Amino acid sequence: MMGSGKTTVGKILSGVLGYSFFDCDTLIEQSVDGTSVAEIFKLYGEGFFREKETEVLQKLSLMRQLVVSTGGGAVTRPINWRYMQKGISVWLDVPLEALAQRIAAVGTDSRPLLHQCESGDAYTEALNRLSTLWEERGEAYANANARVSLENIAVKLGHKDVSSLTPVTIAIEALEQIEGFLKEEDDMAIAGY
Ligand SMILES: Nc1ncnc2c1ncn2[C@@H]1O[C@H](COP(=O)(O)OP(=O)(O)O)[C@@H](O)[C@H]1O
Ligand SMILES: O=C(O)C1=C[C@@H](OP(=O)(O)O)[C@@H](O)[C@H](O)C1
Ligand SMILES: [Mg+2]
Repeated sequence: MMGSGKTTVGKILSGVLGYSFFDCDTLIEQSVDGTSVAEIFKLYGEGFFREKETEVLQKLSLMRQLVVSTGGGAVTRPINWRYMQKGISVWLDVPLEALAQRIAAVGTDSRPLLHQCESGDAYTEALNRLSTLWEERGEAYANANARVSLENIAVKLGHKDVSSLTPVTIAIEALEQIEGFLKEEDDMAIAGY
């Protein structure tokens, strides 16, 4: 979901793995002459943005040894999964309240789907919009190969809540979940599935 830390954690993972790093939103912006995501939505609409997103994922799916941070909406188009399945997909599962806190702190300028139009409290507005998006697409995130649940990490490490978990801690958990997924794949192959 938006604000879950895909861009932040993805960069850390690429450094640890010695892989290249690509952020889909940045590549989309470059493909539209440096136009920002917010401007793309305003000028050409969400449908155009989604087309560009799929084109970018298709190109990335042909590459090797890279970490890709997608946008939170990449899960909504089945064709995108065809491309994402060329690699290992990781879902950063962050409670909506924590997402809303982060979004309220950084503002919604670069996230047009959360753009604040009312003059109300930024946290409440972000939480309402995120909740609507979650209802529409929450299930789609479960298609990912590995899930990194911040709530589970907090319990495991004895943290009171998820807000004290650093991006590095989350990246380490992502690597553990990826390892678990690869092991399961190996076990299935050995068992003849
Ligand atoms: N573990 C974390 N704890 C606190 N803030 C975080 C954490 N990970 C990311 N952030 C902050 O949350 C915001 C959204 O992170 P970002 O990586 O851009 O998310 P995404 O790419 O999933 O939308 C950024 O301001 C980032 O600095
Ligand atoms: O969830 C979404 O639909 C979107 C997420 C954004 O990326 P982040 O998830 O990196 O914020 C960006 O692609 C666009 O604003 C739409
Ligand atoms: Mg991002």
